[in-house]
Amino acid sequence: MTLIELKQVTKEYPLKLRRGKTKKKVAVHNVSLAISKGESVALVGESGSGKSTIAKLIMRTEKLTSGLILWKGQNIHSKKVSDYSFFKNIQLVLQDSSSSLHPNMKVKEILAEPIRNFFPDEKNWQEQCMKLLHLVGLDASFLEHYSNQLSGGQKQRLCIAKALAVKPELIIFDESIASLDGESKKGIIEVLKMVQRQDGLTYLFITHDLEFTKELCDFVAVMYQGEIVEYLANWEDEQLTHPYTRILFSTMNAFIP
Ligand SMILES: Nc1ncnc2c1ncn2[C@@H]1O[C@H](COP(=O)(O)OP(=O)(O)OP(=O)(O)O)[C@@H](O)[C@H]1O
Repeated sequence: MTLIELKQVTKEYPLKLRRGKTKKKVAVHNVSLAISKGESVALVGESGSGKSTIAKLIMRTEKLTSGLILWKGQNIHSKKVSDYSFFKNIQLVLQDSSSSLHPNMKVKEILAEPIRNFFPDEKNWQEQCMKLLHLVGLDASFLEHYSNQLSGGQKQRLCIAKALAVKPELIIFDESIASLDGESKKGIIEVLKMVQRQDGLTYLFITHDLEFTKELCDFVAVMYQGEIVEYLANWEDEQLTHPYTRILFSTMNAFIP
């Protein structure tokens, strides 16, 4: 079943020039992409190629210039899709986790918030918080910590736990795994794989890190100058057709076993 589908999506930003003139910056051009339930898709590409803009368009923080984004066939930019059902279905984990965590909230309050919002009948929310923390490799003692007492990597894991707390169908990770250190990254990859097997979750990873992409993703979409120039369903480098993809994959040694 197709969960989310981008159909000929284009995003232009107006750029102000001198003397009141404006110019259009095309951040994303004519992008089509379909992700089915249970898949893991990576969106890779050089800086400025339009990856985060795709995430913003899916998360409705930016408006489309043209095209359509469908969630199970329904236009997600339509006013008919409430914020509640939208965020119940799709969660975003950003690279800069500290900006999305309230510094004066305790970890248990941060995790309880989505549980209370989306599962108001849940009586054992404290137990749920502990389970989520455990899942992302943090022990129960962290429940009483304030978020500003956590390290960058711990905050990142807390943000992943917060997204998992909602039990969404799709999680978008915008450079949020690549920034973890080696051991944390391995641990989180295992957790995400396990949750995906259990709950049939779907992931979209926006990343520069092809090594972990290889570990976790079924498909790789390569962006270059606002367009998807390559869509790979396996890791055979003979299949690479676009010159940029060949450079990207060779410099990152993605095919070294
Ligand atoms: N609000 C904006 N106004 C004007 N241009 C923008 C705006 N946001 C993004 N852009 C431009 O759109 C293009 C795509 O940006 P985007 O952030 O999507 O790239 P990216 O692939 O995610 O890059 P990175 O990997 O560095 O995060 C860039 O050229 C960027 O400068």
